[in-house]
Amino acid sequence: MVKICCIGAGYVGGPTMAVIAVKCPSIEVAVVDISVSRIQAWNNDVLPIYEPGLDEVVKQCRGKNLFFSTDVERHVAEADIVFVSVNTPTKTRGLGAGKAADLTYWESAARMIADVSKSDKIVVEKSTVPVKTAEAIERILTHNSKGIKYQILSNPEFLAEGTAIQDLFNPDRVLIGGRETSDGRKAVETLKSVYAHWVPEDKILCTNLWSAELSKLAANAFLAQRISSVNAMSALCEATGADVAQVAHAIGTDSRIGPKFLKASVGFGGSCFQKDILNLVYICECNGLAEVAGYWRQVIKVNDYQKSRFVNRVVSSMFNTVAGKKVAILGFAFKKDTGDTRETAAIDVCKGLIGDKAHLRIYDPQVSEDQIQRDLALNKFEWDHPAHLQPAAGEAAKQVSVVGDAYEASKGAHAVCVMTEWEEFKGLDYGRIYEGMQKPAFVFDGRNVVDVEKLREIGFIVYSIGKPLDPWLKDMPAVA
Ligand SMILES: NC(=O)C1=CN([C@@H]2O[C@H](COP(=O)(O)OP(=O)(O)OC[C@H]3O[C@@H](n4cnc5c(N)ncnc54)[C@H](O)[C@@H]3O)[C@@H](O)[C@H]2O)C=CC1
Ligand SMILES: O=C(O)[C@H]1O[C@H](OP(=O)(O)OP(=O)(O)OC[C@H]2O[C@@H](n3ccc(=O)[nH]c3=O)[C@H](O)[C@@H]2O)[C@H](O)[C@@H](O)[C@@H]1O
Repeated sequence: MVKICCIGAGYVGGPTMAVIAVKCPSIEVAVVDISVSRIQAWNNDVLPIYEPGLDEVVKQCRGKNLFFSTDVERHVAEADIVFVSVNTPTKTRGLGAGKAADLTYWESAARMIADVSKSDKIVVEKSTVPVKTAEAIERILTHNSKGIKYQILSNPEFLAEGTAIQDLFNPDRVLIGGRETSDGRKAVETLKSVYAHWVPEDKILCTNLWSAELSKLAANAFLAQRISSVNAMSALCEATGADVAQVAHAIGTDSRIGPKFLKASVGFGGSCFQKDILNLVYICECNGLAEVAGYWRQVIKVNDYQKSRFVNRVVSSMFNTVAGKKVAILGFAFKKDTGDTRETAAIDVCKGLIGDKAHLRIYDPQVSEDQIQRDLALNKFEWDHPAHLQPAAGEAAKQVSVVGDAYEASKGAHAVCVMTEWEEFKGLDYGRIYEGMQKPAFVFDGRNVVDVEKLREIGFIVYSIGKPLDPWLKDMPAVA
């Protein structure tokens, strides 16, 4: 029986390995992690991450050919194929701080593989890494090899959170990069045969190592660039009276542009877009490509601009101050259908409003109070380390309370800000919400989920990203 071990039981390692296990009953899959609490949760009824469809997949194969364990060394030693899906955060200190990828966790995983291995192995980069990482990993492994042969493959993951299971069941493509030697090609074929259990052959793309590594960074950069492009347009729409949804639809019907990923928002979040683009910027700079670096950096600058533009819009609309005012925050996750808050736009917006002394009442159907308080206390990039190695969160923000539903959040509030596009926010009884709020009552929709006309009829002053401005807001232009 082929044995697979995956180091890192996170958002990628857990779902990816569960799907391999369910699709390949003849393969034994062990997912290992240094975080005891995470492994305990994977072995329990309430999994450590919320992902639609994941529970069923895990239940089908856990204890049969899918195992979650903290016995990292034993499972690595026994495996034929070792996936590495550990954190690759942005460096916070030293050379390349604020841009370069921190490969501490990757390197320690590689050294451990070299220490415990007693048989030849295929080592698969599942984490998103800088181009040429495979070369560094190869050096660590071969310099400590004790005669054992390793083949390094790059097999980046393209799943999106909230749709991870459907993305894994039916991927647009699976990408495998390997050395162009006979051993390298053999290793690629071995990994290909795993995916071939359910992925059509023409969707399994094989490239050289560096193309695979770079394609992952490029894909995320292109996706994020589309959002910054439409968000840049949203600012121009507000200034001119155009409607960003209409503009996005009009350009998206051009088959060369396509309709997906053109939703204007308060800004993209998630653990990867910013980190991967910063990583790309750093690689460009290291290769003397300042113009290329500047081009991609602009994607992040526009994203930051979009978040601060939103905060400024809220404050300027409410007589240029939110000090002492109550603001309901609906949604904290970085997108719907996930409890993940890493780099969510809600963090920057909440910090901006707290900076102006607002009192926030936050509701998200999947994010706990503890998580929200931690997020608001941590410094930039600190969140992207294994949970038990993160700095203890500072004092909980006194101006923040976390509540159990949208009505409680908005009771007595001066304004409501929609930060995540949860379906339930579309169907709320806004008449009831209006009744319970201070007047004038404001709604600032960072996700274009509310029915602007209906809310204006109820009496709200409504701001919706990229939509023609409410007359009230026209008189109070926000300066970013
Ligand atoms: N979250 C996502 O949707 C996607 C993430 N990626 C990439 O996949 C990688 C992992 O991301 P996530 O799963 O989101 O991170 P995560 O933080 O959810 O999981 C990483 C896990 O690795 C564990 N870990 C770290 N060092 C370890 C070691 N030496 N031994 C054993 N376990 C160790 C941590 O405890 C943690 O549980 C990153 O490089 C990310 O850029 C790629 C595609 C999608
Ligand atoms: O490398 C990764 O981590 C993953 O990053 C993204 O997936 P994810 O971050 O989970 O979610 P997305 O659906 O891409 O959304 C990212 C952010 O962009 C925002 N977004 C997305 C689409 C859009 O049109 N507008 C928009 O503002 C979302 O609300 C969210 O905050 C990519 O879509 C995945 O292919 C990739 O594997």
